[in-house]
Amino acid sequence: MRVDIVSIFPDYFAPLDLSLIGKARGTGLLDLSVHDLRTWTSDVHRTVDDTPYGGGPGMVMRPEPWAAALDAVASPAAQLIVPSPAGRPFTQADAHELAELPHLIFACGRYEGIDQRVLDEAAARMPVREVSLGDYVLFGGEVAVIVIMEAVTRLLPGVLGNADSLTEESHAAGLLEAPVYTKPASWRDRAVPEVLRSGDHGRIARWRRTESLLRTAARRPDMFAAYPPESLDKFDRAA
Ligand SMILES: Nc1ncccc1[N+](=O)[O-]
Repeated sequence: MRVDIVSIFPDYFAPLDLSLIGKARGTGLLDLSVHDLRTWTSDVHRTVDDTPYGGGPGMVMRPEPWAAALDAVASPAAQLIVPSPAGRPFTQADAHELAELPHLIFACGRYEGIDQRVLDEAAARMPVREVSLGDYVLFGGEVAVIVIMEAVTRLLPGVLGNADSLTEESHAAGLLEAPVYTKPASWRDRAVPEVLRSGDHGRIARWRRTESLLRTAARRPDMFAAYPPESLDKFDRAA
């Protein structure tokens, strides 16, 4: 997978040199390039923003540098991802979709955002997705891109040593993950649930599913409501 990130703060992406993403870059699973938007400015002050038409606070990112940057990094297979508080909620399903794509371009907006014409013009030649990570406002898109890059890269074949962990995790099956335990069996007078030490894999699987359902019902009624009803007939605490 090829990824191009365009930002006025390219140094924000140093974390993408670390850990499993850094390893994916080293092994060629991920071809990641980070670009400074100011590369595509032409004035001596390397200006990327200006005052908003219609007035209002803050500054808006000018179209010309963005258009030149997108022209420079685009490819016929590219899709443009723009993190924004005004975007559609980003979900695990989106992460799976993006992980299948050959080329992602991330545009990191700052200030009050990017001139809308940049997204409209880009949409005439490639798919454009404005995505939101949550109902809060960050300084810009950079941190959101790091989050999305983690969510997507870990799904790439060969990045996670144990691909099995992708099936059990929260949101994989539309439920939250069951609680996890490790040694010691008793710690500060708190014992690990006996079923998990029973060796009875059927009971363990049922216990985990029940805990997932209970946890989802308690913490994410929205997810629980969307969970296929036919799956609930197995809802049984007879673990
Ligand atoms: N919430 C956000 N705030 C600023 C930029 C991007 C954002 N997001 O969620 O992708």
